[in-house]
Amino acid sequence: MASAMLAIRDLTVNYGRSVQALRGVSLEVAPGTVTAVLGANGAGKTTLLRAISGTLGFHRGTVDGGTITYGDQQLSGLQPPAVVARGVVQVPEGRRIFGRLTVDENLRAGGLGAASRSGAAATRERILELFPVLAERHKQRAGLLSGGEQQMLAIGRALMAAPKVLLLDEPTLGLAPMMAERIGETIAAINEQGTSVLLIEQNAALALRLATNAYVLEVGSVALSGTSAELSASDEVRRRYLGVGETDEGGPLHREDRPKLTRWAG
Ligand SMILES: Nc1ncnc2c1ncn2[C@@H]1O[C@H](COP(=O)(O)OP(=O)(O)OP(=O)(O)O)[C@@H](O)[C@H]1O
Repeated sequence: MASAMLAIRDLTVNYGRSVQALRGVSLEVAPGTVTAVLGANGAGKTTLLRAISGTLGFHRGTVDGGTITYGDQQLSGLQPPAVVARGVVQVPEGRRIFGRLTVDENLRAGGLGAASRSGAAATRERILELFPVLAERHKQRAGLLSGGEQQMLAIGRALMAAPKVLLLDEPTLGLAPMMAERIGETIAAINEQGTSVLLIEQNAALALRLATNAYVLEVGSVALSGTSAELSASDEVRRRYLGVGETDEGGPLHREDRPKLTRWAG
């Protein structure tokens, strides 16, 4: 199946009666692109990924409105293995690898839910090429890897399911800048090989460099969206997410020339 569009429309998610984590969120991941989601702590970024991957129920959350579709397939309401089988795979938050298992065993576990297991050996080879350090340490217990290497393994394990869309939740969190950069390069390589990526990232500069389009979530709603170039040029994004002060020469374009961003009310 050729890559399709992942589309979220008017998504509303609650945790019990008291927490409305997402309110009418709409966004799209166009085929073959990296799409980034930025936002402060608590904005709802992780909740969005949980809703897509079908794991919301593990956290006592519920989808109470809207749709999640991949191509012509409805994802909302599916159990996590069914979402994986349709080609949409999440790298879990906090790089949850199996610490007592070896690198190889972790990778094999990632292939269990794949839609097709026929290409598993070739997929494993491709992953080990992407992450040479995993090839070097394939017999080692995963718990002995560094934080960055564990993140690579978590991504590698997700790739074993041969995703069409990869969902990444803060892959560079807590990593040294050089390691974060390496992870960024790997995400670009994965994308170049044909996998679409929905990237949640606190490192907005890195995310906007990798992504074609980006969305900013604020308290459960999409506040801004546009191409990465448009968002990178926005005073608000520069001030709040890129840590750049607003000056006359600060932006790449004069104010009147700056591209228009789509801004949602409420
Ligand atoms: N299991 C849960 N039960 C109740 N409330 C939750 C649960 N998980 C998240 N929330 C709440 O839902 C809102 C959105 O949280 P979410 O973790 O999706 O945000 P986030 O943008 O990913 O933030 P962070 O970067 O801090 O992880 C927050 O108000 C959070 O406190």
